[in-house]
Amino acid sequence: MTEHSFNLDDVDAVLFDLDGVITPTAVVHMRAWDKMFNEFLATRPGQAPYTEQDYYDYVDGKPRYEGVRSFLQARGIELPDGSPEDPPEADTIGGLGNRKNALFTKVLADEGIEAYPGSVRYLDELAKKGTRTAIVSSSKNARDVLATAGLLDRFEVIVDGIVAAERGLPGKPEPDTFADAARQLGVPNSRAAVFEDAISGVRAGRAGGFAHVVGVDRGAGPQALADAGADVVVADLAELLPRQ
Ligand SMILES: O=P(O)(O)OC[C@H]1O[C@@H](O)[C@H](O)[C@@H](O)[C@@H]1O
Repeated sequence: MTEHSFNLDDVDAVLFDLDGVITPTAVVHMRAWDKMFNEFLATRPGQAPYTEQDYYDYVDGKPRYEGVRSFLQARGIELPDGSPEDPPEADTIGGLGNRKNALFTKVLADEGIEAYPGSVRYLDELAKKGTRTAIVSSSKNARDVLATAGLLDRFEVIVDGIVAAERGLPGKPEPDTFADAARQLGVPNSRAAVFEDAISGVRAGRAGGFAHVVGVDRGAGPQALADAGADVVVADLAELLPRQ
């Protein structure tokens, strides 16, 4: 990877996305979306299959029902909103989101999840330096994922999909969830860095005027992350550790 200018001395806090940045759960989400959307599309004649690119373009990083809505809109499919309480069988935005969530939570419970080793080493480095940390995730499963990976106590603040819904904060690509985490930490946006693997999340970091937006390339592509506003792109957080 190229040399970059990100220096931890420039910031007092790091605001991390979770899925795909700290834990490899982006892949679990991707597979669950793939199965749900492809089974759904199979019932709709004339629709091409849902692809990995569809995930990156319409679903990645967004809150659950916004991901459903965004993809269906791209395919010109109209479904009633229904509600988050809809059963998974319902052909509504709520039902489809919950159908995917049942698949995600089953894999998490059956297989568990381990954090990226480079991310854990980076968290160790931040703890050593006294840099404050928060998780800012669109996912309502963020706390379960962190607990399963044994990392719940590593973050001072967690703004997840549940907190965002309770507070009425708009999801990524809007910057509000990141700004809320910085505010809770008492750190101005100009002294906080955002770490993101999703285009929607990088856009949120850029829109919020944060000190740095670090793009973590787990599949979105370095150019796409840079184009969305990442000022540094790495393939793994270990690249940002000081040279021994
Ligand atoms: O459905 P959940 O667990 O609340 O998660 C919503 C979204 O959370 C994001 O972190 C993931 O990148 C998306 O893939 C996921 O769809």
